[in-house]
Amino acid sequence: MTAALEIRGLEAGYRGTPVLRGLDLVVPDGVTAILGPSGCGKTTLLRAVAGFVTPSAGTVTVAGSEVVGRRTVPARLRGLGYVPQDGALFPHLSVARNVRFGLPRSVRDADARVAEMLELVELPATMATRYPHELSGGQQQRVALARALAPRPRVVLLDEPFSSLDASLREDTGRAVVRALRAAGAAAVLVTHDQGEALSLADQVAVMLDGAFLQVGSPGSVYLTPSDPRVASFLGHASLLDGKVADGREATCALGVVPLQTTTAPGVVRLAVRAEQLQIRSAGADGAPAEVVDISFYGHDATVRVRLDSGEELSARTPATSVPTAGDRVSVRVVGDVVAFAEGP
Ligand SMILES: Nc1ncnc2c1ncn2[C@@H]1O[C@H](COP(=O)(O)OP(=O)(O)OP(=O)(O)O)[C@@H](O)[C@H]1O
Repeated sequence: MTAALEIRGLEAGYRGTPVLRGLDLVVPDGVTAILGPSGCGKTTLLRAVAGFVTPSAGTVTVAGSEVVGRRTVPARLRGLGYVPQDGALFPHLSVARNVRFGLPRSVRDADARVAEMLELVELPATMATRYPHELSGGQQQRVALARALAPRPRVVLLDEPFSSLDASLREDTGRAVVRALRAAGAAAVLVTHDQGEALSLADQVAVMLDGAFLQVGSPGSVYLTPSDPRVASFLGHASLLDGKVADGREATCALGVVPLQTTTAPGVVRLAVRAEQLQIRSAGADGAPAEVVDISFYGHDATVRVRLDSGEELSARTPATSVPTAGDRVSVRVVGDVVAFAEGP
């Protein structure tokens, strides 16, 4: 089947400074999240695909038609929808006229299309006559999506569309946006630096660092089987520890002997231990002795940073009801298998 969007060997930069370093990505139907830290090149990628940045090499194909490569198709003819960070609605136009704005003149029943799009993004029809300043942030983002979907694009590009919304609104709006995309049959590329957003909303996650993809896969696979220590520490807030493998299924490290997720060649390794895999227990209990460095309390749980007697620091997630105090002596134990990365020779 033809992919909704295919990117091959894409390179782009600004005034001779490279940003995108030969990216390959196949976007099937559904939502693909581009997840990476600030400045890694996510927006540049979206802008290069959309046609607002000119790539220096590579190809971009939308639903089987090349839009970057032997020839460059103008942005408006690429069959893409674009939802910028702040929605960028026209403040002097009503909701209906904002949505209608993206429609070609050839569309006969524009009013019906506007009504259909508002329904799709789960906004009441009565909002059609309102102006952007009369809407909440979440409603504005839905209007921006309705505007992007109105011409029935094959792919919608969303650049951190929920970043200005508060936490509860972000989750609701994110789900509503994904429902609308699925109902419209549009594939989506969602740029975000929020791993929770990427993992919960996307079908495929592409982890980006320094203008390159480190791993592309399902949310479960990038989280549970990271291909690289940097993916593990960025995605799972995993702590990295030095270790040594003797028999292939176990490693020895400052936490003692830990079981490995996959058989690993004997030698020196980096071990990635996710925060939820570490149990903090009273001093003297089974586990490695450590001291609590600091605590971040989130209400539903807390992240406790501890320093092992080896000097290595780890982050553990603990239930909100059993949070230790900074300076406490504790015991740290690993639950479940640990991912090992072979160290270079
Ligand atoms: N117009 C520009 N001119 C020159 N350099 C730019 C321009 N836009 C972005 N850059 C640089 O390109 C790099 C990638 O920026 P980009 O905005 O693509 O990153 P990002 O991953 O989207 O970051 P964020 O999550 O903070 O939005 C950064 O080093 C940035 O400073």
